[in-house]
Amino acid sequence: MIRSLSSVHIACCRLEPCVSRPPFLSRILGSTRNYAKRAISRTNELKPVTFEIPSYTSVSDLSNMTSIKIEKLIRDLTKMGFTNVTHNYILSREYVELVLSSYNYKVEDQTSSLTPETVYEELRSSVNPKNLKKRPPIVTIMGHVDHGKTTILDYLRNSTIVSNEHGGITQHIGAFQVKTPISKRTITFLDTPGHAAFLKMRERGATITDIVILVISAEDSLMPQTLEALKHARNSGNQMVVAITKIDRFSNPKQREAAIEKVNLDMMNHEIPIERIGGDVQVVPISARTGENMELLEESIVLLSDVMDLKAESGPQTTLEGYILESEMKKTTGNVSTILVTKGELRKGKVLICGNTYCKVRSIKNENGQDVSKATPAQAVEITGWKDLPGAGDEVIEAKNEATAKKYVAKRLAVIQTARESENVDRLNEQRATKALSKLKKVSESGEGLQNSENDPGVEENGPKKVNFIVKGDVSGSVEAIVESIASLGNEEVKCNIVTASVGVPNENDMKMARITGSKLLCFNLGPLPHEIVNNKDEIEVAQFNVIYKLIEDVTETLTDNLKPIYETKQVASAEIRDIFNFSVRKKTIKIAGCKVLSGQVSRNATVKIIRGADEKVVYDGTILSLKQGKEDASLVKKNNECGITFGDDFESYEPGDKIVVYEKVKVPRYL
Ligand SMILES: Nc1nc2c(ncn2[C@@H]2O[C@H](COP(=O)(O)OP(=O)(O)OP(=O)(O)O)[C@@H](O)[C@H]2O)c(=O)[nH]1
Repeated sequence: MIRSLSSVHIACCRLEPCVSRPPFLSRILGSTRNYAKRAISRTNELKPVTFEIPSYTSVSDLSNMTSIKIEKLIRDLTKMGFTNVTHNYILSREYVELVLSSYNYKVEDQTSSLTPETVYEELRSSVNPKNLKKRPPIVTIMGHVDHGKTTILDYLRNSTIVSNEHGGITQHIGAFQVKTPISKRTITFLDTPGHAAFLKMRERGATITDIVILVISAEDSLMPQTLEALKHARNSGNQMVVAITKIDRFSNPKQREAAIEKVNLDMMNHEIPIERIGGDVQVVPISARTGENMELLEESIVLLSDVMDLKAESGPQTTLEGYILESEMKKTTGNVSTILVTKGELRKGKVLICGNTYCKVRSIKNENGQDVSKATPAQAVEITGWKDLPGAGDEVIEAKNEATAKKYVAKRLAVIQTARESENVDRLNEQRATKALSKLKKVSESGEGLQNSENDPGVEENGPKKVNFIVKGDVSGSVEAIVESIASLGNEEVKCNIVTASVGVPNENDMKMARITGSKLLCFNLGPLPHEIVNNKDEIEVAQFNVIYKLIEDVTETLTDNLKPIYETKQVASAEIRDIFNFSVRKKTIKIAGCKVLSGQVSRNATVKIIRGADEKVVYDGTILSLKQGKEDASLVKKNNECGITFGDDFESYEPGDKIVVYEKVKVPRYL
């Protein structure tokens, strides 16, 4: 696509959802757009772009590519809204394209609007209303701890989960279907946990459900987690049925009625639109222990689902969609997950994608552990065949075949890496800006001149020095293991900073990123690397490993090398000034200290201190300028010999009796 004025605008709008940006960057995009628009409207003659636009470009590289003077470029970028721009400020391709547009370049659209969430969108099949069929409602039971969620599910499944469960707390999201006793209709129940620690999982449960059964104990009425569940149900737009539980605890009918009335009043106080006040929320008092009114509860759900007119496309031709409810690695079967089908028909041999992994479905089991040939919308089944474990709550979509799945997973990984790189670049620009500002502040306070300090991208003014690494590995498992092992290495002075971590042989982008950020490339299990990577012209350090602990050792060593050196002084010789001689050289009188070496060997250019008196006051700290034995220049004078010494910095204020201590600075080994 060739950009014109309107297409620039479209592209800009498209850019924003791509990666999450700090607000200041969004502001920049806004003003860059306007600037680009103004520039383009000035003339219609567009220049061709004769160079490749890399993913990331420094301002000085852009200046070289375009022959626009760097000062002008910095000035114009600042006008556009970029702040603290310097020659090494990094621009992502999308910004470079916008900047080029503002200089009347004809920019081919190279940027991508894909996000990790939208990569698989094009795999979806469009809805065909003819294929829509009625489907069972998906129901979640929510409520306060111990109000009876598991007992209801237990009753419905007619199993003994309550008595088997450790501590009586449901620890996972399971799912099962029941046939209602009267209308013989199917309902899918998601078994969501009731403990506060599993709030996160419960949120997931709520988003894929149609109906929430809000469980309220007749003994306790509304409790904190009841209100929380209510909030979630409202936020996710679920329909609701209230089950007032444990009514069998009240043998006295009057007390029972009073308890139910209290729950009703409390619900009205919390603005729950129950039927009694003209709302649509049905309230069913039940006992899951005796089974009283349980049929009524089930039929209330069926009634509500009919009103909701729940439908989904099914059939083998429809692209399958669904959600992962839970996922685990089993010793016997490998990676196993429970999938809730929301569209299409799940069958053995189908290929599914989820997150960064995919699956060729090897087996399908229902909630009773029986093999089944297929699963249809609103049915949850356990499947095997995943390459890696998919994440609970993640969306699943069908791919035509394994090759398509691999292609799309690779595409997603690339999008994630680009987003990460972009975030890192933003962070780096910000770090540099902060550093430059604090440097400026210090300079203005001290009145000294500003020195260039921009060759040290990893250093921060405050906090530990960040040493940058880019991790490349053979498979995602090893990359994750490496990141986990090295991410926390360092101490309060120096810290490991992983700029990016991804699978595969380093590519042009990685090298560019390493150059910009001064990173060392850590390659794991990648086999022999191409010559142009190992002997790259930018002198990027590329280290290769096939044993993780060697890699960890190397990172530790690199971090150690970055610790500030500490030196110890070590005395190597001593001498005493015995006499002072004056010599005239070209009408100038110079002093020579006549000394005797007391210990060690005194050498020319040695570092010395001159110490005076009993309190050992240091009167000079510098170097020996000349060393003579007799009239001859000497490079070394040994113990018990006499010699003549002059000192650096024209120091001549010594006195007979002063001690000369010859010393060396020895680097102290440092460890993390
Ligand atoms: N009498 C009576 N006891 C009930 C009823 N429902 C639940 N209980 C009891 O109340 C206790 C808690 O019930 P659970 O079903 O585990 O409650 P929960 O809400 O699933 O609890 P968490 O999983 O911890 O959130 C158990 O001892 C149940 O036997 C009921 O209708 N009548």
